[in-house]
Amino acid sequence: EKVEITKEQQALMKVIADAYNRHQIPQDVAKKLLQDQYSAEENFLLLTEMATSQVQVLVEFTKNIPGFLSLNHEDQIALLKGSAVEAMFLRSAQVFSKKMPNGHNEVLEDRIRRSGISEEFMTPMFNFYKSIGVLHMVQEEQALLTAITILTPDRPYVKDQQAVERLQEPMLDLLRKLCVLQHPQKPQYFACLLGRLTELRTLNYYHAEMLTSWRMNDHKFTPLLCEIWDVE
Ligand SMILES: CC(C)c1onc(-c2c(Cl)cccc2Cl)c1COc1ccc(-c2ccc3[nH]c(C(=O)O)cc3c2)cc1
Repeated sequence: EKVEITKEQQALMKVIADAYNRHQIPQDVAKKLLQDQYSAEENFLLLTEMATSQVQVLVEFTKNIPGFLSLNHEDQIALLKGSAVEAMFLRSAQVFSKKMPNGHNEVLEDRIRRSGISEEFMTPMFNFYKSIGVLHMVQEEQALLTAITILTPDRPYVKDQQAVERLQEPMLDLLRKLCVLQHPQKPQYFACLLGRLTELRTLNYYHAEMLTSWRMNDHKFTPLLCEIWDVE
């Protein structure tokens, strides 16, 4: 049947896409990826700075999601803590697959590979990056998918799951329509995107292990990361 995006869905899309484009990590922080120190220690510190900057950006983006600030305050925190790693995988995946200035293509991959992460976590992580890259998502899809990830009702400690579902559902409906309109030749595209969200959840477990092994090697995180990841 003919898929139509309603006026209010267009308004929702604009709010989410503008917030996503407005809140990016500062270019001077992003450019640090291109500087040439490559020791494991320096890479870890740089990735820590990127993650801290990314969390700040994520909080600002989340505050722009219609209805988020009217949720119960503890639930707002539970949603941010529960989705931070997944949202950062989604965001860093956009950079991962983006063609960087020549000679810098695998810069993020190289730094992640040389930052004290053990081999067993590299495979699932880079498989995810590749599986996102091949989708060639447009900005609006990336923005909606990030908002949908943040508005996942069954995160730990969320009390009013229905209230979160009521915010997530319109986003899912809008993304479904967008996929049909943007990728008419790929009827399974929407299902594919939702499949990535499932793959993202498994990465949470690998990430928790990564944090533990970093801490065992006495790596330090910033106060913001300690708060969002409940470490130290
Ligand atoms: C604390 C650090 C070591 C860390 O722990 N886990 C992860 C970690 C890891 Cl590796 C993988 C996935 C998720 C996490 Cl959360 C990280 C590093 O996290 C990030 C690394 C890079 C970026 C990032 C995001 C957006 C960007 N834009 C640009 C740009 O050039 O515009 C560069 C860039 C980098 C975000 C998080």
